[in-house]
Amino acid sequence: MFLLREVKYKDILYIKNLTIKNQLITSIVGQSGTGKTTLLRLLNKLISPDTGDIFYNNQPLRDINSIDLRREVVMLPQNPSIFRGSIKENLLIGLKFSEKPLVNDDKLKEILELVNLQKDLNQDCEKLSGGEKQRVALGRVILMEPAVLLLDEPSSSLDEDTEYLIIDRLVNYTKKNNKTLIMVTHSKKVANQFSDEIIQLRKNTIITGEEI
Ligand SMILES: Nc1ncnc2c1ncn2[C@@H]1O[C@H](COP(=O)(O)OP(=O)(O)OP(=O)(O)O)[C@@H](O)[C@H]1O
Repeated sequence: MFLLREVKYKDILYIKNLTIKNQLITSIVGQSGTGKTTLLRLLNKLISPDTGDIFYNNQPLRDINSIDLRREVVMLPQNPSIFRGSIKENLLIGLKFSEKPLVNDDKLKEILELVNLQKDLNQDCEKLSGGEKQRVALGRVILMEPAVLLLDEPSSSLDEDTEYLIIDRLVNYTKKNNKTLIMVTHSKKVANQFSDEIIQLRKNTIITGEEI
């Protein structure tokens, strides 16, 4: 799916050789500042490497139109934007921006259930807690049904029980729908329990393996 060869980005990341496989759950772990977010941004073509190549399904990213790529590969940033308006509007906005067909309320309620948010679709987002907003934003990207989900600390504002519940549902959703999930997590426990592959970043080096 993704192949990185001799990728260098400033003095932040140097990746000699890395493969991220299709339809698996891959976690990216490492201390603060080791370049986890930078790696996601490279995969989403929000930034480009100074040297080296990144391939997506055997095609160099530099030859893929950014908009086309982001229809298939959707990134949820660490602090996603929540817009003024209802939960429903905030869920639908990703589909609107990417010019995909909108969905009915039943589908939206299904998504709220998936992210474990027991709220009315018409509720105003401004009054939601940080963790609730994070789940609305997660619902928004799942609704877009991308082939690849890039999630930057999707459960950082959640308590441990909710974190496990959400990640478990996300993993099931990913497997059931033959998607690929690549997520940054601060939790080695989450990474070990839920991932098929773990990418451990360290300053200036990269190690891949299944156990940390
Ligand atoms: N565009 C940029 N220009 C220069 N330095 C940058 C840029 N983007 C990030 N950095 C720096 O690169 C390093 C890696 O940042 P990054 O956000 O990728 O780390 P991270 O592993 O995701 O950290 P955290 O766990 O704290 O979120 C940091 O030292 C950051 O300050």
